[in-house]
Amino acid sequence: MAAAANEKSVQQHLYFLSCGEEDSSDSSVEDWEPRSVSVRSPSSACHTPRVQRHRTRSTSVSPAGSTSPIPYAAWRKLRLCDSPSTPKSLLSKSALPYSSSKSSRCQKVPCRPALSNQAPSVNVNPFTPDTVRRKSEYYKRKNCRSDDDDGHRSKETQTSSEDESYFLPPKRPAVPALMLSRYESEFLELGRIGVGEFGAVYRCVKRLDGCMYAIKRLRRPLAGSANEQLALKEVYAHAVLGHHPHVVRYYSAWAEDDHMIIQNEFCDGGSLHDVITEKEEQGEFFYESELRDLLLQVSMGLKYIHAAGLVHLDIKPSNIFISHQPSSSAGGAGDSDEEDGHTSSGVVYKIGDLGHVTSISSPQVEEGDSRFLACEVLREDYTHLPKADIFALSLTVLLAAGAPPLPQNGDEWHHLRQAHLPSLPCELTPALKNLLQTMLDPDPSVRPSASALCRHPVLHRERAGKLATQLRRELNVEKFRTAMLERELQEARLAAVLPQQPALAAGCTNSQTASLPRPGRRLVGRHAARSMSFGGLGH
Ligand SMILES: Nc1ncnc2c1ncn2[C@@H]1O[C@H](COP(=O)(O)OP(=O)(O)OP(=O)(O)O)[C@@H](O)[C@H]1O
Ligand SMILES: [Mg+2]
Repeated sequence: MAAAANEKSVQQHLYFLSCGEEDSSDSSVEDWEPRSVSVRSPSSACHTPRVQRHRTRSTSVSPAGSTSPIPYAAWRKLRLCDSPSTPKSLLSKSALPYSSSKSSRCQKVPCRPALSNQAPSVNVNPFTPDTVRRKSEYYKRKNCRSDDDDGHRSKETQTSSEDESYFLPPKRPAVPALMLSRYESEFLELGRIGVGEFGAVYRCVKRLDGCMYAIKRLRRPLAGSANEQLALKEVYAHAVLGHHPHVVRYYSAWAEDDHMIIQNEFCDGGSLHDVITEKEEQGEFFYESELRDLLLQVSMGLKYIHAAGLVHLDIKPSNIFISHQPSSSAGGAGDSDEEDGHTSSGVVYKIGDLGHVTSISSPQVEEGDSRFLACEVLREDYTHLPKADIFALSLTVLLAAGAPPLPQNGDEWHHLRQAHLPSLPCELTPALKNLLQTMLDPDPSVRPSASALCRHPVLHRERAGKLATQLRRELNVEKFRTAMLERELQEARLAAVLPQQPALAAGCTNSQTASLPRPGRRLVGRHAARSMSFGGLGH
């Protein structure tokens, strides 16, 4: 056992070594080159043209692709983004010395053998629900198999070893991790889960902790300063925001082969856009209770983002991710705080893709998808920026309710911005309809804030119902207590009168004496607890 522990610590030590700053970039050029990921062109992606985004991006793309020189400062900043630190700490870290020369990197990395032969093994995290379940199944089968014949036994052995290598390539001895890219040495890629305008997202297991992550690799190289800023924006926003159950969690970011890589929480339910599309294909839509749940959960995420002085500016179904409970991914749905009482459905909605986030007080607005864009943002009026997120959230919920695809421009586009709701396949209750309409109001100051939405009675209907039942029950208890106290009071009054009656005093029996109040004894509320709270609202 000690030997096993020893082996584990050696293995972990090796993995920590592989996370070092130096090795993360040394072989980066070669590491990404063999990957022939076919990424859709921006025009083929399902996005509307984003005026500013398009402009900034197209001007900054390097014609030379990944071979173009990276500004020293940009490279230095990016390769140090390895933990959820504040930008300030990143800058202080950047004082560390290292080599940034590409030619020297190339010299350090001679011809490497094929990566597939080099990939180190993956640890299995014993605490993920998946592992726990597989283990218990394994032990169940192990118990059964003692009665079985040999043939069966060999089959079982095979299955259990299959279980153990569920994720995984064969275990191998330590590899020259310093020659691998950070991505290759730290993660095992299981597949591509999505392609967006800015890059591709891969589902990966981290070799060290055995947990699943979504790793986003930005498509375009960080060759120009505009691109650098855009790539950093998402990382800065994540790092400042910290953790919230309704915001996709960020773990780390770094640059490799001149591309930004961001390691995020993996959301096993995909995006809201995926779910809406799936439902549509089956002629289904979200029920009203599900819409209210969606609206409430995203409002909680927005409340958190806005309270941090930031705005998202790209709220839409493809940027809202879904986790189902229990989650086997790192920091899954269970890492909730006091607001996470709204997951009775087992679905947790999380706001992701923070590429457009900007500060409320000094905004640098890069417009998101024009289908979700509030009118005032188009007019460059940034005085109510958080309300632009509220506007986009209303349209997001309406799409989940079965609204037809949103217009990108034209009369229909303006019609929606006059708070005219699109036609829906199922009528919503007037209360929810009104709320969604107010969220689309042309005057942003009329739209409710995220914080007001979190408290809104329409979104707390079930909660309000439960509260009423609870209050009724408490009221009954209090009525009963009052009746008891009144009876005791009556008894006490009677007892106080009794000693003054001589006839009774002369002939009183022991039992009657015992019933008289003793000095220092409470007459009223004797049977009631002294420290009783009557405030039932907190339940
Ligand atoms: N954390 C995650 N968990 C699960 N799937 C994810 C995650 N992040 C991204 N994806 C998948 O990858 C797709 C693209 O991701 P993302 O939104 O980050 O990229 P993008 O380039 O900004 O795309 P877009 O322009 O559509 O917003 C998503 O639609 C989703 O299917
Ligand atoms: Mg996105």
